[in-house]
Amino acid sequence: MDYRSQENTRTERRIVQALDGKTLSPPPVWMMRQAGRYLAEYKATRAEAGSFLDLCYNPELACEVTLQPIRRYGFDAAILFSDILVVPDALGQPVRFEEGIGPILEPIGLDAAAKLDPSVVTEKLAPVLDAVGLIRASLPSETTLLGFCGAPWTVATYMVAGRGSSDQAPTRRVAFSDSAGFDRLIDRLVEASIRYLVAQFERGADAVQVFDSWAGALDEEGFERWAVDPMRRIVAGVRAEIPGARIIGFPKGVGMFLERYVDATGVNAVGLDWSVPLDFAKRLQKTCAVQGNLDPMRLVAGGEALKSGVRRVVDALGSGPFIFNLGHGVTPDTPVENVAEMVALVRGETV
Ligand SMILES: Cc1c2[nH]c(c1CCC(=O)O)Cc1[nH]c(c(CCC(=O)O)c1C)Cc1[nH]c(c(CCC(=O)O)c1C)Cc1[nH]c(c(C)c1CCC(=O)O)C2
Repeated sequence: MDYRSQENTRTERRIVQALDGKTLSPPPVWMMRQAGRYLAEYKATRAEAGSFLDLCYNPELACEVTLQPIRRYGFDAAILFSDILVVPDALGQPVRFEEGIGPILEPIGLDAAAKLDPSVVTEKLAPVLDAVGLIRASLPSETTLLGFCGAPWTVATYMVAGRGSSDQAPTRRVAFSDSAGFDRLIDRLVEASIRYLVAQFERGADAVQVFDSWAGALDEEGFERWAVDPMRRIVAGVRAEIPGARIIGFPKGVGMFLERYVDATGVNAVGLDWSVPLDFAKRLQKTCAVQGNLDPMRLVAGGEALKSGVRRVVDALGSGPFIFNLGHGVTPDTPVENVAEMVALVRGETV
């Protein structure tokens, strides 16, 4: 296939069109964490792989679990199966995932963080990049392939605290006690993210999403310094290598700061959590596409809560550039039939 015909196939992908600012009816749809424990076939492959990281670093099995939700539901996008914490793992801060707890790392100090070498990530993450190539080769041509990484602030919260936290107090304390030292950690993660995302584009990703799941823990100044500015540098750095690279930002829980985020970073689309009022979301559509924002618990509950929730989001946002998604990841207790119903409702099909 020559470059031009490949370009034509790509631009037909519906999520790519939405990222380019087009209004589509019905809107394209995918779900964060769409490959995961709510699917029996995921649990089977996961058991075969061994640990969660063994699955992430096995290109064939990572490809298999990426495709599982596409086979079942025909989502408009597949998202690479991996985790945001493979980056610290690659940088030399080993990560393990403990059942019922989540990720565990040996907390890193800011002196050690300043010595991290971001140039090792693409080599260390070769199996993940191999998975990107395998997935692209196996996907239907109309399906968009999304790569991703964690935003520097969110990845730093796990590196500094050594595990998840609900308010990020340990990392906020460190960031405000030694802001210059914390900047150096963020700088290393900006560089690692640029290299890693560029490599994902080179292996066939159509677009990438940057997850800033804990951005809502920052105050206005902190948000500007450790969320907005790093993201602006990532967008510019990736586009310097991949001109026109399409990028989705997902700063969760930041409310009114979303406006500043989209203006300053130049993202093609912004992900919205379910707390974002839809009238406010419509205003953002003047600057970029929006993605979201059904409460995942409406999907768990099903019935009228699901129907009215989908209708409300599609009615409000469907008249501008829009990608239907949840406001955060799908949870393991989600009934599979509710996901089928959600997709049908978004597509205006009767169930
Ligand atoms: C903060 C964060 C992490 N990982 C991620 C984020 C940002 C998005 C968000 O806020 O949810 C991102 C992520 N994690 C995973 C993906 C795969 C792609 C997808 O389907 O969206 C993506 C995009 C797989 C995963 N990542 C994880 C699982 C579950 C592990 C398992 O199968 O045992 C999956 C499918 C583990 C994980 N990984 C992480 C935590 C806190 C946990 C434990 C919590 C949990 O178990 O759900 C870190």
